[in-house]
Amino acid sequence: MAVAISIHHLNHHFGHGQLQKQVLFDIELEINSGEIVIMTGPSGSGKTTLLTLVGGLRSAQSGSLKVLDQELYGAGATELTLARRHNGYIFQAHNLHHSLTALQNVKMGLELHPHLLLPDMEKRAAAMLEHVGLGDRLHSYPDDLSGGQKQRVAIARALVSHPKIVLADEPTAALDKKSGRDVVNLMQTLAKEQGGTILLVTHDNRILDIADRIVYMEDGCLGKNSNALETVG
Ligand SMILES: Nc1ncnc2c1ncn2[C@@H]1O[C@H](COP(=O)(O)OP(=O)(O)OP(=O)(O)O)[C@@H](O)[C@H]1O
Repeated sequence: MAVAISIHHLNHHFGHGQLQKQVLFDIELEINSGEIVIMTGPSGSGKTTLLTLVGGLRSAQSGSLKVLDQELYGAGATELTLARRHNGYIFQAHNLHHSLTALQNVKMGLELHPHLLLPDMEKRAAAMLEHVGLGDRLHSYPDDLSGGQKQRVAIARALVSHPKIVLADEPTAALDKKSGRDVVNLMQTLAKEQGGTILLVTHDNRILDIADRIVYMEDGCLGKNSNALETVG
């Protein structure tokens, strides 16, 4: 099976000189194409830092970090920007643009794909919103949507470009049990339909069953069994 994400000997530090602090230690992780991996662990253990490195949102400082066969260690700003085009990002609901409608927010997920003409973007964005059950809320603003609906808009925006890699950070944090379950089911279905790979950070034990594998981060180290298949559910 093809490997989508391959991480070896990855360390990460914040700050400089005496204030330098190491937050990731010798991370080893391989994720196959189409796999759904959940990363759990205590607050401050380094999960978001690792997710943002994989997403090309910060630069790798050492070791090797390959995403879709592209080495991101040593990659320049342009290469990182290009690498980000393969990714869909789902964070907590608040990162929708409040002055834009649901449709306009989802359309933004296609703006890095300039080969599409505007009417095609509109059509794809509307179809995606229909797919997540919001066909009747295309022109609603985020403030007029519930937490679960906002998160479904965020999922539609992340997945509208059919990204090969989906990175999600606490996607259910602001949601009640049913809405949380709905959004992860949706992510799982869409990612499987599109053949995408998901790396999802969560503290939410209620959604662990969607994972093909769970890895555990503690004090900047990934659990030794992180490469062993640990099937749940
Ligand atoms: N930009 C930054 N500058 C300095 N230190 C940072 C920065 N971002 C994170 N850290 C530190 O790195 C460590 C890991 O943080 P990170 O956000 O990756 O943890 P986390 O496991 O995602 O936590 P949480 O579950 O609370 O989101 C923490 O000690 C945090 O304070």
